[in-house]
Amino acid sequence: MKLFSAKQLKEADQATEKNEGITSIDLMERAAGQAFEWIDAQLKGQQVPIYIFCGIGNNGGDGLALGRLLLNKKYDVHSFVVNYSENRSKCFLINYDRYKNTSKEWPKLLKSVDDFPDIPANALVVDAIFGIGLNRPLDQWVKQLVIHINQSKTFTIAIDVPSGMFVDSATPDLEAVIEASVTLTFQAPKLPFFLPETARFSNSIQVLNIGLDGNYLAETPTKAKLITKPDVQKMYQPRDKFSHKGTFGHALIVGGSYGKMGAVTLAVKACLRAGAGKTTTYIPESGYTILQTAVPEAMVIAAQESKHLVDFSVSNEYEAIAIGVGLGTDVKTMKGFKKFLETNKTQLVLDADALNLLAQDKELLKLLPKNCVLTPHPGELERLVGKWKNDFDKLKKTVSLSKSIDGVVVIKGAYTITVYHDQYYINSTGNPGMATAGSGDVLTGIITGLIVQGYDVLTAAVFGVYLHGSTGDLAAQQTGYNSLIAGDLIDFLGDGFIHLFRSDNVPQETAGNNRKNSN
Ligand SMILES: NC(=O)C1=CN([C@@H]2O[C@H](COP(=O)(O)OP(=O)(O)OC[C@H]3O[C@@H](n4cnc5c(N)ncnc54)[C@H](O)[C@@H]3O)[C@@H](O)[C@H]2O)[C@@H](O)CC1
Ligand SMILES: Nc1ncnc2c1ncn2[C@@H]1O[C@H](COP(=O)(O)OP(=O)(O)O)[C@@H](O)[C@H]1O
Ligand SMILES: [K+]
Repeated sequence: MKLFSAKQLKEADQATEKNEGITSIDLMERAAGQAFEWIDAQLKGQQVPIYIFCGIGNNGGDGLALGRLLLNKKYDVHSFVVNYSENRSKCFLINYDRYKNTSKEWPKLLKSVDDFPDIPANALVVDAIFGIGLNRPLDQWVKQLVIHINQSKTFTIAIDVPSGMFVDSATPDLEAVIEASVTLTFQAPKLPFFLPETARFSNSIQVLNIGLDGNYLAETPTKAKLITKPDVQKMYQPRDKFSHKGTFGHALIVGGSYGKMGAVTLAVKACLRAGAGKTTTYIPESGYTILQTAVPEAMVIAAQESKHLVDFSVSNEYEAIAIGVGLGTDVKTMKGFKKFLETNKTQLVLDADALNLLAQDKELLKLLPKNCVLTPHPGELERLVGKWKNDFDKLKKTVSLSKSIDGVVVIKGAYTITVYHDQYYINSTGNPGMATAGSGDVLTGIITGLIVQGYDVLTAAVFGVYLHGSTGDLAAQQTGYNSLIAGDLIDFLGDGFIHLFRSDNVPQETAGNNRKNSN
């Protein structure tokens, strides 16, 4: 699903108006109508005081139109105009008049802190102060209103975007953003709904389809995409009846050190379960018995060194090499790693200590072959690209890294983002149960297993991240979040594949994670 910028959404509005021969007021009525239907379906006529805070732009216009529709259905509506400017939009003014013609109780004008209403504890608050047009920090008193609404702790529905959140750049003041219980967003979710600093404000997201111009939406490329089931179904490569193990490639997992052989065990099992034809591990000698016992399906090459890998001379018979899990950062390991990169021509997936070694000597990045995959968690990413000012700056720095190595960078975490050059692929699956040691090793194995089967590296990363998360969601149904361990992700990976083509949704443990769309 494409995540459009504010500018693109405005262009989509215009294309819709032009091609359907309608005006922006008609489109606003459509948007408000969708929001009304959603709210009405939840309330089913239940009488709670509904407090609607409207700005003076088109988001405020939506709020007034919604208020009118709720009044017509005999709801108990109290509307407020947050009068931060006299520069009211045309559609706001039309809806202001329509509202006044509907109700004897006109919207109350708010101009300062003194005007703020007390919000009853049982109220439903609708936030229609700012939408995608917000482009500068809020006035002090408007910020105080946002804080007042947040402190009321009432159930709050944000229209399009929680007010105070910027859509295409970093939100400058994280104290001046509405903490929505639900965000009714028009046509497509917005990028900051998925970024660590701002995701908590939009909370549960409902995408309302307001029928923006189909051609514009289909033909306009976006920087960011939310990866959902229909996207990955297209990526899956079915197996030929006469295929054999040679068809699905040979992966090498390089890593492990004394006390950390488990990381290689997890990665190689995941690689096999992802469908690699053959797997070999290259580990320090002390891991030989461990690996042969724990994963009989894998071949093992034991290095001479007992505790740490020092010599990385491996043959070139593999379709991909994953390197780094459990590797350690011993000085001798660093020397061997550098020598390996100087001669290696095989496709690489670099994780964990391989990333830490790259961060210790950034010159090594120049030795990486084109199209490698780096899978840092935020700590590893920071060591590679330096501190970032905010989430948008982090993405910018990651884009630079991806371009400089001409490869893929997977920023792991909730809503893992796979970055390839200027493109962001945001994952929609996964849960906090996956915040457990070893789950990253499993991801490395999955991505490597997909690459050796013939998936291109970007597809392997995006598809692998989705599968890893959806498998985690399936596993959590049995284990709950607390008890999920990395090995469960391997055990459930088969279900992850099977569920790709099932229509049933995987329920999540908490509503906060339950992001749906109605497209
Ligand atoms: N045809 C359309 O244009 C549609 C617009 N829709 C609604 O329109 C919204 C966008 O409306 P607008 O572009 O009018 O913008 P907003 O209503 O989000 O913001 C109002 C205006 O305030 C000004 N502004 C920005 N930051 C400010 C600040 N900190 N203090 C004071 N003023 C500030 C801007 O000039 C902006 O145009 C969408 O989010 C959506 O809710 C929907 O009704 C769908 C159709
Ligand atoms: N809250 C969360 N929601 C979704 N996925 C998560 C969450 N926490 C962790 N994960 C996933 O679990 C994996 C953790 O990787 P990593 O931190 O490298 O663990 P390890 O090094 O122990 O293997 C990543 O793929 C990450 O996206
Ligand atoms: K809003």
